[in-house]
Amino acid sequence: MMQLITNPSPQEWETILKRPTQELKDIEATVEQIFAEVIQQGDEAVSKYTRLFDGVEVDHLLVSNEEVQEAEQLITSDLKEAIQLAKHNIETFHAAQKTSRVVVETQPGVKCWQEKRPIQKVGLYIPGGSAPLFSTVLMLALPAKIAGCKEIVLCTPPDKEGKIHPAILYTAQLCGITKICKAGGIQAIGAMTFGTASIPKVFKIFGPGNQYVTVAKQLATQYNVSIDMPAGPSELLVMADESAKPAFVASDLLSQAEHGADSQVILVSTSANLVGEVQTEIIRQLNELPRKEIATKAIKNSKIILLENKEDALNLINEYAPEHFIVCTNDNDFFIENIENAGSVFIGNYTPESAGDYASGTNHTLPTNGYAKQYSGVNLDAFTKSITFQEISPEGVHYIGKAVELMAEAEGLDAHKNAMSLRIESLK
Ligand SMILES: NC(=O)c1ccc[n+]([C@@H]2O[C@H](COP(=O)([O-])OP(=O)(O)OC[C@H]3O[C@@H](n4cnc5c(N)ncnc54)[C@H](O)[C@@H]3O)[C@@H](O)[C@H]2O)c1
Ligand SMILES: N[C@H](CO)Cc1c[nH]c[nH+]1
Ligand SMILES: [Zn+2]
Repeated sequence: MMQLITNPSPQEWETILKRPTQELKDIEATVEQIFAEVIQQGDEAVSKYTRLFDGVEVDHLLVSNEEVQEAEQLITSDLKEAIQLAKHNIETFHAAQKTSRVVVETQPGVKCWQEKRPIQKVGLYIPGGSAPLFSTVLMLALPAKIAGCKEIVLCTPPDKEGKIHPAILYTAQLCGITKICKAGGIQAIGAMTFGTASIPKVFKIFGPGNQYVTVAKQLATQYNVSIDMPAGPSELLVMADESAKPAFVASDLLSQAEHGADSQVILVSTSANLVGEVQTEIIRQLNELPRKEIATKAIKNSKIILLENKEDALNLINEYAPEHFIVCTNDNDFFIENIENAGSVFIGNYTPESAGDYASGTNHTLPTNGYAKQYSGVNLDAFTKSITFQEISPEGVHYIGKAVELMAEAEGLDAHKNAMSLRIESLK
C-alpha cells in the first residue's frame, strides 16, 4: 500500500519525494561502453545488445514494407478509428502552435524578425519494452511532420520474435514514417547519435523511455546531438479534496503505476476522509488489473501526503514538479493560477490523465524526475529552430550606428567598430 505521511515539514519533502529510479551516474558506464561499441561496430553492436537485452536475434534492423502491410491487416477497424480520432486531435492541437512572422522595427530603418525552420533530421524513440506504446508514435511523428522535418527515423525495440507490434507499424505508416528500425534501449540511442549502416545519425532525438533510454539520451548530448528532454519513468501527482471521487482518484493513480515498477504516483490531500476512501479503492481496483504485479511495485514507491492547507500543498507540488498533475478540489483555480512546475495539468473529476496519454490532443512526452522545473513537454517548437533575421536601411544606420561604434570601442574590438564606421562614412 502507499505510505501515508501526515504533515511532513518542508525540510522532509526532498527525502519523501525522491524518485525510485537509478541516477545518471549508476548507468553512465554501461551507456559509454555501448556507445563505444556502436561507434566501432555499428549495426553489429546494435544487434549484440538487442540479443542481450531484448533476447532476440534480429536479421534486418530495418522493418520491411511487407511487415508494415501485414501489420495493417492485424489491427481491428475499431482500433484504427480510435487511432485516427486521436491523430485528428493531436494534429489540430499541434498545428495551432504554428506562429507567424512578426517584423519588429526596433528603430526607424532597423527591422528584426524571427522565423522557424524545421530540424532536418530527427530520431523518434518509441518505448516497447513492457508495453508497445504506439500512442507515442502519434505524439512524436505528428508534430515532426507538421514542423516539416525531412528525415524522420523511428527506433523501437523488437519483441521476442524479432517483430514490432502491428499497432506501432500501423500508426507509423499512418503518420507517413518510412524508416522504422528494430532497436531499443541504449543501443538505439547510440545508433541515432553516431549513425550505423542501417540507422542514420540524426540532429535531435525525441521520445520517452525507461531509465536506460533516458540516461542514454542525456549522455548523447555530449556528442553533438540534442534531445527533447529527460522523459523517463511515468509519474503522476493528484491533488484531491473531498470534492474528488475516490474511485476516480484511485484509477488515475493506478493508471500511471501500471507503466513500470519504477513509476511513482503521489496523492496530496487536505482531507483524511478522501485519503481513506482512495486507499480502499486502490486495493479493490488493483486486484482486478492484469498488470497488478507491476502496479503493486510502483505503489510501494508511492506516497500519500496529508497536509493541513492548500498553500502547503501547492508549495510541495511545485517542489516535486510532477510530470502529470491532476487537480480535483473545491478551489481548482488556486492551483491552476499558481502551479509553476508541472509537465501537463488535468483539471476536475472528468479529466483522467489517460485522456492526455491518448486522445485529447496534448502531448504525452513530458519531463519526469523533477525536470518540469526547467523543461517543457514536446510541442511543435521542439521540432524547429528559430532563426533571427535583420535588415538595416541607411536610416537605420543613422539611428544605431553611433551606439554600435561606441560599444565596440569600449570592448576593445576595433574591427567590429570599423564594420559600422565604413557604412556611416559612406552615407556622408
Ligand atoms: N515521460 C514520458 O513522457 C513517458 C511517456 C511514455 C512512457 N514513459 C515511460 O517509458 C518507459 C518505457 O519503458 P520500457 O522498459 O517499457 O520500454 P523502453 O523501450 O523504454 O526500454 C526497453 C529497452 O530497455 C533496454 N534495457 C532493458 N533492461 C536493460 C538493462 N538492464 N540494461 C540496459 N538496457 C536495458 C532494452 O534494450 C530494451 O529494448 C516506462 O518507464 C514509462 O513509464 C514515459
Ligand atoms: N503516461 C505516459 C507518459 O508518461 C504515456 C502513455 C502512453 N501510453 C500510455 N501512457
Ligand atoms: Zn500512461
